[in-house]
Amino acid sequence: MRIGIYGGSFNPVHNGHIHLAETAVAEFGLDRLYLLPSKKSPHRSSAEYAPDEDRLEMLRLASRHNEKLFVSDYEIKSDRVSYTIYTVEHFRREFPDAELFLLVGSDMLLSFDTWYRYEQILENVTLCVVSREKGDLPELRKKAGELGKIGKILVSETAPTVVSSTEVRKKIAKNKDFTCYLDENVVQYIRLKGLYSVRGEGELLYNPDDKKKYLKAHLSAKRFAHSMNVAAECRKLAEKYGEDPEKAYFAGLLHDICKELPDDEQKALVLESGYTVCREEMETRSLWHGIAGAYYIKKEFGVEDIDILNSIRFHTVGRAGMSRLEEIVYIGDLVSAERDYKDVDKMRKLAYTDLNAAMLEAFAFSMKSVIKKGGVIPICTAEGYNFYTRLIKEDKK
Ligand SMILES: Nc1ncnc2c1ncn2[C@@H]1O[C@H](COP(=O)(O)OP(=O)(O)O)[C@@H](O)[C@H]1O
Repeated sequence: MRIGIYGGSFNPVHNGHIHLAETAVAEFGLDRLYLLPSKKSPHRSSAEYAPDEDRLEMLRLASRHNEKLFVSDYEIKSDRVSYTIYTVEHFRREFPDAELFLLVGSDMLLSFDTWYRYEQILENVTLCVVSREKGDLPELRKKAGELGKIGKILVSETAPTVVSSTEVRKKIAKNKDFTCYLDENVVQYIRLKGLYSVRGEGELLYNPDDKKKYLKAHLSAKRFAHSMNVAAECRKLAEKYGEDPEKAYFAGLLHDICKELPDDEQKALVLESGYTVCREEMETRSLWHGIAGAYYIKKEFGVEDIDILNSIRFHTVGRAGMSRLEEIVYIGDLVSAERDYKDVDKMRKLAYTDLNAAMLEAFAFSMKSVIKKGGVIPICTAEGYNFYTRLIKEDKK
């Protein structure tokens, strides 16, 4: 049996990926080809990196026409770093008698000898390469010649399908047509789930105008002004840090939507939400509104974007590995225009110069004020503090 292995971020899967897969199946006579999306790092925002389950689902949709293509969640479910050699070893165990083929695009062949334990990979597989760019074949043949001394390399002569996931995401971000690069069901899936901050035909996915009316009618003047300021601050931070500004505006606007609800109503929403809530959050009534707010906008306004929901859910307590949008709402809430606590100017400056340092400072500030009041620290807050402490230490190395 001839088994192919094809890994990538598939963020999202596009026609170039499927072209490579189908070319390899046909040209190299594969019986099965496994497509394996790699794990999302917790620090990447979902505007730039779709969640693991969504990338898996898009791959299933895009490969459904070809019965030789299979989608594997092996790398996503594994608790180890996704090194290709581990995946190859896994397939070797699964199919001890099969001949294994590892598929890569041209860019990957050219950097292949920098991969972790690449020689061992070549002992176990035949490396199959398909061109990505017009005119890259001579370079590929040369590299294949060099690596051919260690292992077996096959280079397809098929013309490339020139497209990259980065280009697709850029088109989506600029609200330009991206549908020609993807399977039609993948396009539909992206729209349905609001992935990569996709918008409707020239429309904002989440329109803030009717939400402003709602907030004005339901919040005190002071809270409404704060919400508007946080929204504006989040938009600015998003522009600075490459997040979708309108999405950040929307999340910032709604972060305190439940803050002025009576305690019993907030608590009822928290209990109904199904979110995992720690004991410390349950014990502290000022922490209920974030959880209640996320659930409320999902239930009442149909907001499905998990990143928006999480940025509201965690805007007071924070957590480890926050997405960029979560960080923006967390910090935006602390440095909005009307804030006037002692070190606010220092915090504002930090927010726009070093987001990780601002996050650490904010966690420390929040924990100190809880301790001063004799409160308890939610576990996710302590984890958040530790996370940014380690992140900054590692950055300095
Ligand atoms: N248009 C394409 N044609 C051929 N191979 C491709 C193409 N796009 C990506 N690949 C290959 O697919 C694998 C996974 O790439 P991935 O990182 O998911 O995509 P992208 O480079 O588009 O972001 C890599 O080996 C890459 O070289």
